[in-house]
Parts: sequence; C-alpha cells; structure tokens
Amino acid sequence: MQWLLLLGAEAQHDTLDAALEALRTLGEVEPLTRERLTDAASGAPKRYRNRLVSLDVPLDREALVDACKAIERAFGRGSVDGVPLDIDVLACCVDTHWQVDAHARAKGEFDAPHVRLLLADAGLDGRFDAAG
Ligand SMILES: Nc1ncnc2c1ncn2[C@@H]1O[C@H](COP(=O)(O)OP(=O)(O)OP(=O)(O)O)[C@@H](O)[C@H]1O
Ligand SMILES: Nc1nc2c(c(=O)[nH]1)N=C(CO)CN2
Repeated sequence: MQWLLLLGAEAQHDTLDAALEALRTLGEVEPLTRERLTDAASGAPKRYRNRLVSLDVPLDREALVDACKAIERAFGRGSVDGVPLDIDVLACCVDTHWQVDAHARAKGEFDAPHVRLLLADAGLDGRFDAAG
C-alpha cells in the first residue's frame, strides 16, 4: 500500500532528514518535495519545516498511524517543548489514484497554505479523488 505523508516540525527542530530515515525502517520512502520553511497555519508568528514523502509499506491505515505516532514519540513528541516531529497521513494510493484520507480532509489539511504549497511542489495539485 502506498501512502502520502506530510512531515512537519517546528523550525527549531531540524528533524526531517532523520525522520525520513526512520520511515525507511517501515518501507520504501520516496521524497516528493524538498524541505520547505512555511508559516504556521494558525497565523502564529512561527515557522515550520515541511516535506511530502510517499511510503510504500504493507500496513493498513491504523497500523501505519500507530507506527507514525511511535516515530513521533521517538523524536521527543510529547516530552519536549513544541513539535519536534509531526507525521500526518494525507492520502493513500488506490488503483494508481490518490484518495484523500478522511481524517486529513476533516482536519482541513488540504486547505492549509503549507499543504497546498507542497502539493504544488510535488505536482500533485488536483490529483486526488473526491472520495475518501
Ligand atoms: N490520517 C491520520 N493522520 C494522523 N493521525 C490520524 C489519522 N487518522 C487518524 N488519526 C488518529 O487521530 C489522532 C489525532 O490526530 P491529529 O492529526 O489531530 O493529531 P496530531 O498529530 O497530534 O495533530 P497535528 O497533526 O494537528 O499536530 C492521532 O493520534 C491518530 O491516532
Ligand atoms: N506551516 C505549518 N503549520 C502547521 C503545521 C505544519 O506542519 N506546517 N502543523 C501543525 C500541527 O502540527 C500546525 N500548523
């Protein structure tokens, strides 16, 4: 199963390269964008590092989300200040089509400026099925 993941970290945490290596322990990782510095979606005066990757892994959604949460914790999420690493599942690939993840849609991830910027970077704008 192929998944589209958004990696994020508050800008003071330079973790995304190491996070990519951690994801490689789960399956085949392909970076879809370089790392971008983006303004906080909330409008707060802070910046994030963001990057899109695809991950090919024999895990269902629940197991993948659990594995991502475990990696976030290993990078200090919940035990250090701020957001050292956030991994969000944006979509999965079904029959060569990207299908938006229901949780990501409900959170409005696809409307966030940093996500739109990265999707454009990856050439994925408008490449999603409405279902999901
Ligand atoms: N597609 C998904 N991506 C991430 N978490 C998901 C997803 N679907 C379900 N979940 C579950 O929902 C919970 C809350 O997800 P959410 O993305 O809001 O948390 P978060 O990563 O702490 O927030 P944020 O991404 O805003 O920092 C997660 O801990 C996870 O168990
Ligand atoms: N630009 C940007 N803003 C955010 C991000 C993010 O990854 N990038 N993640 C958030 C929740 O973790 C909240 N706001």
